[in-house]
Amino acid sequence: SSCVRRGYHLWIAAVVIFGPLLQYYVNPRTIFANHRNFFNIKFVQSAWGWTCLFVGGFILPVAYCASGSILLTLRHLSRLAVGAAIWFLSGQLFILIENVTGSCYQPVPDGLLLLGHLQDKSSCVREGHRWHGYDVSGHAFMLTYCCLTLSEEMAVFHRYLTARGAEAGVPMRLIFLLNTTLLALWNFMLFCTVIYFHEYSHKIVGAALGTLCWHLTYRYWYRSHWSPGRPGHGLFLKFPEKQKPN
Ligand SMILES: CCCCCCCCCCCCCCCC(=O)SCCNC(=O)CCNC(=O)[C@H](O)C(C)(C)COP(=O)(O)OP(=O)(O)OC[C@H]1O[C@@H](n2cnc3c(N)ncnc32)[C@H](O)[C@@H]1OP(=O)(O)O
Repeated sequence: SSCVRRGYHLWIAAVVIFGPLLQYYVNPRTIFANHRNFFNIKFVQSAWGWTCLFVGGFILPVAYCASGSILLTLRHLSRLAVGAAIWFLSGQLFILIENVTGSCYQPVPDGLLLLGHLQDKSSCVREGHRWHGYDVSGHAFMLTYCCLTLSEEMAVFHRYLTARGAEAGVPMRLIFLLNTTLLALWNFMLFCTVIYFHEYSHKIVGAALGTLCWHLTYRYWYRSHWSPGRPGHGLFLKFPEKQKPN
């Protein structure tokens, strides 16, 4: 599971870079090409909420059962609060980028009328006009960050089983299965995003920023002492990642 975790960002990059080529081979009239489809409305548009729920439901029992410490468990859960801040701040950044790079237009018979007095997307759209700016794909960003977060957090399960020295109970296996299912759904919805939506560069930039946020947290900040710590950190002291019990 650690080699999957280590290379998973390369898989995500390949999906986003080469996935759009699939648009020439798939049915363009599928329900998944419709932005009102059930999975987009009920899941992706609350993607971080669902990821928090499932990953939190995984971290809580693993961290508390392995350490018995409420504080250490909360410290591991605080990675979800960091992700919530990343979700919120990224949304604000993408709105800023779209406003700074855009202009407000009104279609007229012989072209487009530029409405210079409307300086941001919300006031432009509110008055019934069209805003054209650089619209970074929030879906590509969010789905990339959620996939990478799930892969990092779930990789701990292997060490949890080793430390336990026995099969996981039914509830734990169910929680792991739910997280695996959510990861599969996020992968599928990311494929739909890269095949059916957005301009190419908008998806690339969104996924690249999602990967950067994952790298800066899981591969950099979480390795430092003053941080929520990496998944599994301080939980399986009897079985450090290198050592395998005979
Ligand atoms: C030390 C002690 C500490 C203790 C510490 C304890 C901690 C204890 C735990 C804490 C835990 C924290 C708990 C926080 C809990 C929350 O954070 S709750 C927050 C929940 N909120 C969310 O999850 C929202 C996530 N979703 C979003 O932000 C947005 O929907 C998204 C995903 C970014 C997408 O936004 P968007 O503007 O639609 O994105 P965009 O990609 O530009 O889409 C453009 C169009 O393409 C369409 N499209 C793109 N891809 C697709 C697709 N695949 N299918 C269909 N349509 C698509 C879109 O639907 C959209 O069309 P319209 O709907 O606009 O017509």
